[in-house]
Amino acid sequence: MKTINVVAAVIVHDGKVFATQRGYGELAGGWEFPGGKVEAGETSEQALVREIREELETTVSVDSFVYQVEYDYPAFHLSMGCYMCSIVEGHLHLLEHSAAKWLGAANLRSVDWLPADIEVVNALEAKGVLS
Ligand SMILES: Nc1nc2c([nH]c(=O)n2[C@H]2C[C@H](O)[C@@H](COP(=O)(O)OP(=O)(O)OP(=O)(O)O)O2)c(=O)[nH]1
Repeated sequence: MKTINVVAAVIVHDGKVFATQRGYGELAGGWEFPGGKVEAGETSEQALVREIREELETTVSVDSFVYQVEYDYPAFHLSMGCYMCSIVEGHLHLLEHSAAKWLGAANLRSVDWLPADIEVVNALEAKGVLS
């Protein structure tokens, strides 16, 4: 099966994490952590900074690794590195997503997360980074 390498940003502010809803494609409507595919020659960090600029017109710093997802979708294997990120500049302007929410511990599971993201949500809960 084909593997796609993706990076995703876990942006936490005041105990809440920034979640976005996919606006296009096969998984449209599902909620995710913003990010995208790593391109040839890029490090994970470079890919993440580029993707967040492209999707949200915002510059982030990549602070630490949180979780590695290995998930089999019917058509491909997803290998997704998730990193804690902080906003350096910008206002998370939605250029590609259809909606966004800041989710805390109480409503973390109130959105329809993409199937691969459930384990990231579990890891965030276990780490106790949300309030
Ligand atoms: N960004 C992101 N993608 C995720 C998450 N969970 C998950 O299953 N995915 C899947 C959806 C897509 O199949 C893939 C990400 O690819 P993408 O389409 O966003 O990548 P890209 O921005 O480079 O897009 P494109 O140019 O190929 O359209 O990973 C997540 O939390 N964040």
